[in-house]
Amino acid sequence: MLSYDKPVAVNGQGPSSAAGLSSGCQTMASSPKASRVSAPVLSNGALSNGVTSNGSTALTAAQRPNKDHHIWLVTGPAGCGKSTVAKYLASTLQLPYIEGDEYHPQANIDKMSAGIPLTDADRWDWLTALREASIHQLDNGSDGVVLTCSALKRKYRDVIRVAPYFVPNIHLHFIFLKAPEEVLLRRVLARPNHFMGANMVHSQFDILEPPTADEIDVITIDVSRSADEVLADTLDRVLNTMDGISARSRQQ
Ligand SMILES: Nc1ncnc2c1ncn2[C@@H]1O[C@H](COP(=O)(O)OP(=O)(O)O)[C@@H](O)[C@H]1O
Ligand SMILES: O=C(O)[C@H](O)[C@@H](O)[C@H](O)[C@H](O)COP(=O)(O)O
Repeated sequence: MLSYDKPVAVNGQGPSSAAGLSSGCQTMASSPKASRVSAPVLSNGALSNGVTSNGSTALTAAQRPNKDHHIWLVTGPAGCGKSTVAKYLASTLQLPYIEGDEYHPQANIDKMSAGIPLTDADRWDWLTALREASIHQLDNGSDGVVLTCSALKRKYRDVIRVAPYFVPNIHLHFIFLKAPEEVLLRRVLARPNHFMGANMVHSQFDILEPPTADEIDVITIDVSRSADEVLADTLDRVLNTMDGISARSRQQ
C-alpha cells in the first residue's frame, strides 16, 4: 500500500515506479459529488462534463498528450479565502470548480461542526477523492480545473501530487493563501452559515506545515490584503505560470 508519510519528489514527474501504488484512477462518474461540479463551456468548445458542443464525447487527458492540463489547488487554513479565490479563477478562466468541502463524508462534517479537528485518518479518503475528481474533469475534456482543499500538511499535498502518475501531461499547482492567524480568525467569525467555526482556526494553525522552498509547485499569495488585490495578484500569477509552461511546451 502507498504510504503518504514520505514526501513525494516535487519535480513535475510522477513516481518512477508503480510498485506499491494501490488502486489506480477510479472514475468518479457515478459519484453524486461529481455531478455537483458545474460544467461551463470551455474555450476549446468542450463542455467540462465530457461532451463537446457538437455532442461527441471528449478525449481523455491522456489521449491529448500534446495538450497541457492544469490542476489549480487553492490551499490554506479556514477563512484564508480558498472559496473566494477559486470561484473567481474558475469563472475568469472558464474552468470547472470543485469545492473540497462538498467531498467530505458526513462523519467529517459532523466532527468539524462539533468543533473536533479531523485526524489524518479522516482525511486520506477525502484527499484521494479530490484528486480523482480533478482527474475526472480533465478526462472529460477540460484543459484545467480549480479546486479548494486546505492541504495543511505536506503529506496531504503529496496525495494530490500523485495525479501526474495517472495522467502524465498534468501540471499541478498549489496556490497557498497566507495570512496571520488573527486575520483568518476575524474572517471566520464574520462568515455566516459555515460548519467550520472560529474555534477550529487555532487547531488548523497548530498543524499547518507551510510549503517549503523545495515545493516548487506552490504559488504563495499574501491574503492579508483586500479581496480585490488578492484576486488580481492570483490571476496574474496563474496566467504567468501558464504562459511559462506553454512557452516551454512549444520549445520541446
Ligand atoms: N482578502 C479578503 N479580505 C477580506 N475578506 C475576505 C478576503 N477573502 C475572503 N474574505 C471573506 O472571508 C471569509 C472566508 O473566505 P472563504 O473564501 O470562505 O475562505 P475559505 O474557503 O478558505 O474558508 C468570507 O466571508 C469571505 O467573503
Ligand atoms: O473552508 C474552511 O473553512 C475550511 O478550510 C474547511 O474547508 C476545512 O478546513 C476542510 O474542509 C477540511 O478540514 P481540514 O482543514 O481540517 O483538513
